[in-house]
Amino acid sequence: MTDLAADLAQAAATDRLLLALDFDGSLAPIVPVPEDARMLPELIGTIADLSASPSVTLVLVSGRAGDSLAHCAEAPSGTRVVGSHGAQWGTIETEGGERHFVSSPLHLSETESQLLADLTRQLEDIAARHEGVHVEYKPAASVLHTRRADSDVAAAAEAALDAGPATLPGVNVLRGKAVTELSVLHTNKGEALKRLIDELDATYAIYAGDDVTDEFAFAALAAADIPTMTIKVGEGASLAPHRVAGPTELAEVLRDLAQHILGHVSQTS
Ligand SMILES: O=P(O)(O)OC[C@H]1O[C@H](O[C@H]2O[C@H](CO)[C@@H](O)[C@H](O)[C@H]2O)[C@H](O)[C@@H](O)[C@@H]1O
Repeated sequence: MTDLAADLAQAAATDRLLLALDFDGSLAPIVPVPEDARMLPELIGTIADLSASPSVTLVLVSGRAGDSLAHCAEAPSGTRVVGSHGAQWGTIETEGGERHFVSSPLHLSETESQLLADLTRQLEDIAARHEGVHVEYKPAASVLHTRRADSDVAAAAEAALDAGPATLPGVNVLRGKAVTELSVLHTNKGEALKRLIDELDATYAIYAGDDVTDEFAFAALAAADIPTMTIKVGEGASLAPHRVAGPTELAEVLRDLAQHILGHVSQTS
């Protein structure tokens, strides 16, 4: 374990800080219906303060599709978003009080489109046969959700997925909390973090996340050639040296970071 306070102080003093944050389970508590997820209220002001800091680039790096993230995440207009596990790149923009995801459209080849149609049909068939299981649709993936199913039904649905659509050639299988995503693109959060560090010429990078797919990001930052800080949110094995119990505790860490940055600015100005 490294010292969290020392790492926060170092991050706050850097010139170009990449602050990359996962959404579900990290900024927003896990809920049964994905579209009901919302950022913790106490985070809204902190996220706005951090995103207004000249030395900080805030990026939400999520498994969610960009439009779903824009709907659920009360982030300031202009916030950068990497959605669909690195397949979508854009920003959240607010217009007429509504948040939208703005990006160039995702292009799929004919083969990828056909594969997406095939795997989606098979997932819909599995959902129809398993009570409480549903499908979420993304531009390059479809997702089987089992959170609302009894555990034996969930296990049977997952087994059907493993024996069926997960075996289709070209499918990228991403497992998370009561969710399995089948994507036709081979992206992950680790590749996204590497690209962000390069694009921003970041001098320090922070990433916080709660799920198995966040381990790609933790691994990428562990191998980066700049100082980094990674925070696992909640329980489970992780590569991240820091850990907090849940979104409430992550909100406290981010509030401390914002205070460090404000303090550093007032000392240097
Ligand atoms: O990378 P994230 O921002 O953490 O997104 C991961 C997945 O989040 C959503 O599913 C998870 O949260 C739901 C709402 O709390 C919950 O019902 C579900 O069981 C969780 O797996 C989202 O629906 C997925 O598309 C994301 O990949």
